[in-house]
Amino acid sequence: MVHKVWTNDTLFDAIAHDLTVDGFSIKHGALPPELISALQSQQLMIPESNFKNAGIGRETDFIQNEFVRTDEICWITGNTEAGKSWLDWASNLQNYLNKRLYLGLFSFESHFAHYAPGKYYKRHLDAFKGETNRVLSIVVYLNSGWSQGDGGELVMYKNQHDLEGISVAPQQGTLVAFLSEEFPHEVLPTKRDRYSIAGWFRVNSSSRDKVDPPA
Ligand SMILES: O=C(O)CCC(=O)C(=O)O
Ligand SMILES: [Fe+2]
Repeated sequence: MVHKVWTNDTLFDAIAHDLTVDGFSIKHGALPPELISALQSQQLMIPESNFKNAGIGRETDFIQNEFVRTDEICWITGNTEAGKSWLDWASNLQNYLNKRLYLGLFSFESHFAHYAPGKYYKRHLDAFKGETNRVLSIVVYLNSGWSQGDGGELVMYKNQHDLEGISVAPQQGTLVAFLSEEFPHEVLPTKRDRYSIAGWFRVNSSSRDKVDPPA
């Protein structure tokens, strides 16, 4: 696919614009190619045993629910060059959006995800109003040559009543960003191995007796 060549500035500007107008943004060829290759190699080097069955909710109310999601995840901590470059990239996006849109994004958490053939993630919201401090979700894809028929599309619904949605192929370099509380979405069953990174920007909702997010 031929698409626009982005610089961080033109990309971040376009994402900020889309978030203001629509609350979500889909951008092809968004990640710099060298960052994609670094992340792809990193992903392939992670031993299978480091991937954990993904759960729903945060540490304290973590439940594994095979009915809802069957992918496997590995948190990105920044202890590798690729991980660090990714976190730097996300931090630049965070700073840009805070300046432009006053979102007050305070921290970022993200993980690699692997969906083996047959795996999926049913329709869900990444955050429930008032219950979490996840504000903005981003997903980037690491799969080259994804074609129609491979399945594994992300379907983004415009609101809770939307049943049609917009399908996004998990093609390498594509980025999707959306307000975590507003957009239900799902991952359709994939027919081939599907690699991605999902991340969440959070606001600080610490009170005196609770530090949240944890340091
Ligand atoms: O991989 C995707 O396309 C979306 C993943 C997702 O919705 C999530 O991890 O919350
Ligand atoms: Fe999600």
